[in-house]
Amino acid sequence: MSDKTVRQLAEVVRIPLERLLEQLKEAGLSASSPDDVISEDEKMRLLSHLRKRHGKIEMSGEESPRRVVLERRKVIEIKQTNAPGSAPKTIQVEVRKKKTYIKREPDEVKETVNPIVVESAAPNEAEILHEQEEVSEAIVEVIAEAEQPAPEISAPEEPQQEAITTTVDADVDLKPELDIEDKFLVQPIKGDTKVKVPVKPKELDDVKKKQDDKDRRLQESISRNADRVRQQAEEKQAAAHKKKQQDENNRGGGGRDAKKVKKKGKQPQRAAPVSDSKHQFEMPSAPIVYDVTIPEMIIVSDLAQKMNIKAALVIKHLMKLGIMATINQSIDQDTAAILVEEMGHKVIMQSDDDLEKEMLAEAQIEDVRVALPRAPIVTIMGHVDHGKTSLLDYIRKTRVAAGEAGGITQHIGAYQVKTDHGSVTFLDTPGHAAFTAMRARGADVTDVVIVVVAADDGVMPQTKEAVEHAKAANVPIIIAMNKMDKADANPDKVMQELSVIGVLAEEWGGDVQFLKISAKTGVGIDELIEALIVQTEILELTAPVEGVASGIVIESRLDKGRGAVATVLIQKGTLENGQMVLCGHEYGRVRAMFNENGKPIKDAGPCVPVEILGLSGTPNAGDEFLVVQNERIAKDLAKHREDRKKFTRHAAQQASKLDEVFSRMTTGELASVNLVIKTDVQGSLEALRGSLVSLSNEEVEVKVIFGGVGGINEGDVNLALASGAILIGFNVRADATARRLIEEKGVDLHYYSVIYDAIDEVKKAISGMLAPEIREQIVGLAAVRDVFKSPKFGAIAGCMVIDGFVKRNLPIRVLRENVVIYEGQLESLRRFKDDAAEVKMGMECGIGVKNYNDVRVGDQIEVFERTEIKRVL
Ligand SMILES: Nc1nc2c(ncn2[C@@H]2O[C@H](COP(=O)(O)OP(=O)(O)OP(=O)(O)O)[C@@H](O)[C@H]2O)c(=O)[nH]1
Repeated sequence: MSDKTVRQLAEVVRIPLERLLEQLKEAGLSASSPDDVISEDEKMRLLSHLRKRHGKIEMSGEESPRRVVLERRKVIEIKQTNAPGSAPKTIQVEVRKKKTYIKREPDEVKETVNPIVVESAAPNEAEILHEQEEVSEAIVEVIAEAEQPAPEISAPEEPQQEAITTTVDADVDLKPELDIEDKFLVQPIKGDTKVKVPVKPKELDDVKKKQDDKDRRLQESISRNADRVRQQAEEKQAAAHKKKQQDENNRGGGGRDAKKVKKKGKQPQRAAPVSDSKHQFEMPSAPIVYDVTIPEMIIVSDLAQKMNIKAALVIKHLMKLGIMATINQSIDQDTAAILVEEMGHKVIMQSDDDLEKEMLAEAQIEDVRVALPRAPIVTIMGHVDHGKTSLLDYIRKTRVAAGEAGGITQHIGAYQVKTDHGSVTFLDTPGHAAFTAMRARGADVTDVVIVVVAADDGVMPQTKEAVEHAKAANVPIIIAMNKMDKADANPDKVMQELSVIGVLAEEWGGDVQFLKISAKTGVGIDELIEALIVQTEILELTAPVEGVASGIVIESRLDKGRGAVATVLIQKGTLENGQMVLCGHEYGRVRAMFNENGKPIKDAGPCVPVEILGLSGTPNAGDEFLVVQNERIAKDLAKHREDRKKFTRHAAQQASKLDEVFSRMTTGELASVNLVIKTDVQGSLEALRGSLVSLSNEEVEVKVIFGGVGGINEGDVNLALASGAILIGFNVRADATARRLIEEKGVDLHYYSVIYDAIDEVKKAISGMLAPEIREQIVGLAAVRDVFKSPKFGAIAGCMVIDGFVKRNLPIRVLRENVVIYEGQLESLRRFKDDAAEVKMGMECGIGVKNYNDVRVGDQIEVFERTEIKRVL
């Protein structure tokens, strides 16, 4: 304890300065002015003088008290604000403190370094009086007043450590903390209270060592993980920021959602009013310019997301550009680019092929593999009942390798047979429909087409179609003249009829191999296969055997027990079990592989058809299949293809429009106009074909890819799709399946009923002089279910409207088997007994056709409208 001046002592003992000076004088002490210093010794002398004066005897050392106890009481008021929504509460805390000073003998002092015994510290929990129950968090700090001993007590020498800190804290842990400088251990004693406890030097060393150790470990761990932690923190912050913006966007969407967010946000705000200002939204000081990558087509909402703005804003800007689009609608690349530039961002154009190539570059290295000769892939086509299935079955039966003969024979869409000269792969999907459907999907997988013609029947309509399809695909043909075992077989007649449609046998100076076979007896089938091998040699078919596999999906189905099962035909490389494959927009790891005999196999090379299990879904026939490095690439590509599929409809529509013939010709993009023509009778087909082909000039060639008689079917549409052709229906209509496909793929279809109109229109299209077009739009279709006779209107067709609507005063056509048999006007339209102005789809009605009484059950009545459309070239 330090010496004090007279003035300080007077203040401490709270007596007037003059009186103290007088008392000092009386005691014979030297201090005579307020600033003189009084030593401890002098203080003691003053004390004994005063005691004597008050009649007390001076106590000897033994008599003086060894222990002095000081008690102190302090009431503190604290404000409690943590109860959500309630007013702050005032809590009074009374802290009672008791300090005991003990005078020790010098030898006692030597025994312990810190001789002071803390008898009762303030936190003696009973002494803290909680006057209100709801105290959950309060901090009471009582600072011991070491400087406040009563003046008449001799202060002990060393014990500076009597300072006691009492803390009431809600979240203290009970681990001791070391206060090394003061040689204390801050020990939590119970609940929220901590006491400083003096420690011995040895203990101090131990604790210090432990603490050092702990600090060192912590430091090491921090430096080790600093980067990772920083990165995680940044990611977390970015995610939080993104979420916040999304929330804001949602809130911007208004309505119930916005309210919900608001309501939800209220509670946490109250519970945690303190927030770090760093995490709050800060207004950017300058506009943010984003690099916006625009694919060939982009959905409005995706575009908005790329610019980090609301979709409504994009829609608004599009409106300014004169484009009405909804949030889910896609817009083309050019429009998107204008919009993005207008909004101040940077445009990066990206073509879908670029993206796919970029992605595939990761998946596949450049193909520098050595190509080896491979088996031909063959499709068999021909007219109904001419023996396609019988031929395939015969080859399969006799040619399946001996070891596999006992296997479970199953239809997987393709199979391979081994011959003395090599293998041949047959696509087991007879008929040109499947062939064209595959081609329409871009899969020109067939190397050779075998056209089967029954020698007793000769060339039939579907024989011609098969030839035309093979020619359109630019695939060599082999003619198999079947049923040669029959007595009335006439191969010469077949050869002659085929020569008329441009298929000339080798022996007649042409380049097509004709083989005489019997699928029943097997005669000539070996020769047919040999002819195939010869053809393969001419074609010099090769494929790399090593490396990652790629190929085509032949067919797929969903099997109850095995999930998605797809037959794929490998075109390059070798497929192995367990590899990750991508088929169209499906992907998966090959769980198992089977050959056409249902035998599990581990790998398969080029031209081998295999059934694979493990795909995420069923891909389409004709989809490309390939092995990719990992699931991430497969997934990304699958998603990209799925997205692209949504947009290809638009692109397909651009491919073959009569309106666009001229503009595409002038840009040098188009050198030929391809047409697929279907007519009601053979005569009009020949007339149309001849006239249209003669429209060719030095700039453009008009090609009739296919011409046939009868309604337009799915095969015709697929053919038009595969060859980018325009469909012309002359007095014929498309059936329901074909109509769906036309709509889905956006094929350009034109109906005519006057040959001159068709010729005129194609002529104008290629000369760029298309006049305003009177476009016919079919608005409704009704199926005739019954026919009644009415004395007033003649025959009345009892109909069901199966598409669109039937309206009085509109022109109509009567169709039989999708061929127009009458064109005229509606005479009467009734619902039950009443006249009706309009009858909608799904309703029955009675239709009377003006001047036509030959309407029959099964006919269809087509209702159409004529509108004038200005041509834009
Ligand atoms: N005599 C004889 N009959 C045959 C021959 N090839 C096929 N047939 C018969 O002709 C009929 C039709 O044969 P398919 O193999 O079903 O003909 P397809 O071309 O596959 O017929 P679709 O599948 O309906 O197009 C069957 O009754 C066969 O038995 C043959 O070489 N000789």
